[in-house]
Amino acid sequence: MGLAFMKWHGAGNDFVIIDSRGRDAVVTAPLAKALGDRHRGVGFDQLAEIRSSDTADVDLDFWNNDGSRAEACGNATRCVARYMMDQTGKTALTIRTVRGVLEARLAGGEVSVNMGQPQLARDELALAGEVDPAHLPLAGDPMAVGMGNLHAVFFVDDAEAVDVAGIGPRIETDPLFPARTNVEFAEIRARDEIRMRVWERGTGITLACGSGACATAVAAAQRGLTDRKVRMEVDGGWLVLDWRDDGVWMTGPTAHVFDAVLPQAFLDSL
Ligand SMILES: N[C@@H](CCC[C@H](N)C(=O)O)C(=O)O
Repeated sequence: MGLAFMKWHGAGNDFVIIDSRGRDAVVTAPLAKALGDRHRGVGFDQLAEIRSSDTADVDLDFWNNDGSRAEACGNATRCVARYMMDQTGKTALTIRTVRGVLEARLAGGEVSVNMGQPQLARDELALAGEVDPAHLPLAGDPMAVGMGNLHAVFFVDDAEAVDVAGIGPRIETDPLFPARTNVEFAEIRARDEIRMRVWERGTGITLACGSGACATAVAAAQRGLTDRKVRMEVDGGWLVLDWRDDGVWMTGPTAHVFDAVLPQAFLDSL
C-alpha cells in the first residue's frame, strides 16, 4: 500500500508531486498540511497532483504547505512538464490548471511555460475596496498583479536588506487581500535584470516563485522600469521572463531529487 510520490525542485522552489493519472484524486487539505511539514512530514513549498485530462496532456492541482489551495504554481508546472517530457520523449505539451490550458516547451535543457496573460484590472483581482491595483494603498506603493493567483510587488532599492520574514506575513494577511496574497520584493538592476525575493502565501519564504517572478516582471514593465524580457535572480538561481503577445513565458531549470513511497501508517494517521 502507501502512496508513491516524487520530490522535484525548480530553482530551489521545492515540490512533492503525486501522479494520480488513471485514478481518483487522493490529495486532501489534511494530507497536504501533514506532508508539507518539514519535520513531521516530507516538506515542500507546494504539492502538485497530476490527474488524467480530456483537454490537455495532464490536469494539475496545487496545494501550499499550510494545506491551502493555490490557483497557479509556475515552477511546479515546469517540473511536471519535465517529468512528462522525460516519460514521453515529447518536447512540447499542454497542462491544464485552474487558469486554463498552459503550454510547456523544452529548450536547451530548461523548461519554458506560458503562464498566460497577467490580470491587471480591478475586477480581475481579489482586492478589498475600490483601489487602484497599479498603486495599492500601502506603504511602499506596491502593485497588484494576478497570474491566476494574486501577487503584491514592491520595488525596493536593496532586496537583500528587506526583512522578508517580518514584512511578508503582514502584507500576506492585510485586509486589502481577502484571500491573502503572495508578496515580492524587487530590485531593478538593469532594464533586463531584476533581483527578487519572495514571501509566498500559505508557505512563507521560498527560494523562488514562478508566478511571482512573472508578476514581478509584468509590474516592472508596466511601471516602465524594465523591458518585457528580463533575467531574474531569485534566492535559488535564475529565471527568464518574457512577456509576449500570447502570455508571460517563464524559463528555468528543473531537478528530479528522489522517488519514494509514503507509508500507509502515515496516511492512516491523518
Ligand atoms: N511557488 C509557486 C507559487 C505557489 C502558490 C502560491 N504560494 C499561492 O498561494 O498563490 C510558483 O512557482 O508559482
